[in-house]
Amino acid sequence: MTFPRSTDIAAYAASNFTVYRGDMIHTPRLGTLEVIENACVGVDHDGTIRFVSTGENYVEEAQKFNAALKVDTISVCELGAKTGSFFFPGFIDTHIHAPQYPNAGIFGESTLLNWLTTYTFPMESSIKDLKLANVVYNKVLNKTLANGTTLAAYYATLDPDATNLLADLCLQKGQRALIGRVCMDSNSPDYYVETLEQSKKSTTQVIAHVEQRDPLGELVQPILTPRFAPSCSSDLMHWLGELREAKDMLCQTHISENAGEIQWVKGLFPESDSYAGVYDDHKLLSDKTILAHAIHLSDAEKDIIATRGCGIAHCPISNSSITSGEARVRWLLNSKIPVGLGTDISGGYSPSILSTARQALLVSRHLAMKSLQDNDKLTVNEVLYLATMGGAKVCSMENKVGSFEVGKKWDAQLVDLNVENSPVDLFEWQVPQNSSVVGNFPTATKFENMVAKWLFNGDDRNTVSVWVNGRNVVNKIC
Ligand SMILES: O=c1[nH]c(=O)c2nc[nH]c2[nH]1
Ligand SMILES: [Zn+2]
Repeated sequence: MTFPRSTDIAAYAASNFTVYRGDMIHTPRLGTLEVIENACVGVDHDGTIRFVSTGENYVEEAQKFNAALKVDTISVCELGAKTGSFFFPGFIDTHIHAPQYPNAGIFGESTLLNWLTTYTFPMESSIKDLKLANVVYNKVLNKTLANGTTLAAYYATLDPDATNLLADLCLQKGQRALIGRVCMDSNSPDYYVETLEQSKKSTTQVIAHVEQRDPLGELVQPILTPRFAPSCSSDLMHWLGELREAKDMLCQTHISENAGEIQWVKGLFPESDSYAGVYDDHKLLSDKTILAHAIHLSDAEKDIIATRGCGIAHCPISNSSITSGEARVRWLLNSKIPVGLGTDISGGYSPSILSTARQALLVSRHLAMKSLQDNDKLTVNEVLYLATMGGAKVCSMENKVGSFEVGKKWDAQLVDLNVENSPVDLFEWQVPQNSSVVGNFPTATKFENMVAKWLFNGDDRNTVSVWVNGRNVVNKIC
C-alpha cells in the first residue's frame, strides 16, 4: 500500500482526509500538560477530528470512520515529526478590539477613563472609513493568525458596515471569530455615540449579516457587545438583555477594571447593588457571557458571576499597561468560573496570546508577592490551559475547540523551536524526541521543559503553520 506522504501543505490540502503525524501536546485539564507522542490525528473533509491514536494503523482507523475512504485520498502530514516540533491547539483570544490595533503600544501614562477619550474613541471612530477599516482589519487578522490565534472574540466599532467587513474578512482568511458591534448610546463623545434607536437598528443589521454569511455559525457568530455600563442607557441594556435571552446569544462586555470606572457605575446605576448587579438586573449575564477584566470584584459579585456561569477574559498585559490592577485568577477558578486570556488590544500592546500567557504567569507572581499566598501563582501548564481550553470554555466552544479530542475541530498550530532565527535555543539534550541523548530528566519533564522554553522565549517565528476548521490558514514553511 502506498499513500501520499508529504510535508508539502498544498498536497494534503487537496485531500479529503488528512492524518497529522507527530507529537501532540495539549492541556485538556487545568494544570495538566498531556503529551501524545508519535500521534496520528485523523481529520475529515469538514475539519473534524475523527481519531487520535498512536501507531501506524491510521488507514484502518480512517476507514473505520468511513469505510468508503480510498487509501489514495488519505494524505499524511508528517510535519510534526521533526525534532523540536509539536502540534499545539490554536490559541484563543477571548478579548480583543480589532479597530484599536494601530494604537498597540501607544498608551503613555493614561489609565482607563482618560485612555478611552485620548487614544481609543478617536481611533475607533475613524474606522467608519471603510478603506481604513479594510487596512486595519486585514493587518490585525494577519497578525493574530500568524501568532497562532485560531479563535478571537472581537469588539469592532459602532459602525455596522465596518463591523460587517470584519466578519467577511474573518470568513475569507479563515479565522474563527465572535463579531461584536459595539453598543454605546450614553456618556460618550459627540463624534462617537449613537441613539438608542440607531443602536437597535445597527445591532440587528450586523446580526443579520453575520448569520446570513455563516448560517450555522461554523466560523463566525455575532456577539452582543454593550461596551460597558457607563456607555449604555438602561433602556439599551434592557433591550440587549431581552434579545440575548430570546435568541440565546453570546454577549461580551467589560467589568470592574478600574477604581474610577467602578465609582462612575455606582453613581449612574444607584438602584443596582453592584457593577455585576447592573448587568444582572438587565439580564446580560449567562453562561454565554464573556466579562473582561473582573479585577476588583466583591465576593458577592464573584458569586453572581459564578451562579450565572459567565466566563472571564483575563487581560494581564492591558491590566499592567494602563495600571488597572491584578485579577485574582486563582480566586475565580476556585469558584469554578471559566477563565481565558485576552490580548485586549490596545489596552494591551501585544497581539500574541503566547506573550499574554507569559504575562499572566508573571502577574500572578506579583499578586502572590502581595497576598503572600503561594497558591496565587499560575504555572506554565495552567496559563497554557487558559490560552486554549480555558478560552474555549469562556467562548462556549469547549465541545468544539481547545484540545485534541475526537469530535472537535482541527484548530491547531505547528510549533517548531528549531526554525531558522528561532528565539529559542533548544540544546541537544533538551530535545525530548532525541532518545539517543541521555539527559538528566525523564521524557515527560523534557516535554514540559521544552514547552516552558517556548512559553518564555518563543514568538510567532515558532508558529510555522496554523489550521482552523481543518483549513491551513498560515504557512511559513516553504
Ligand atoms: O480595556 C478596555 N478597553 C476598552 O476599549 C474599554 N471600553 C470600556 N472599557 C474598556 N476597557
Ligand atoms: Zn477591552
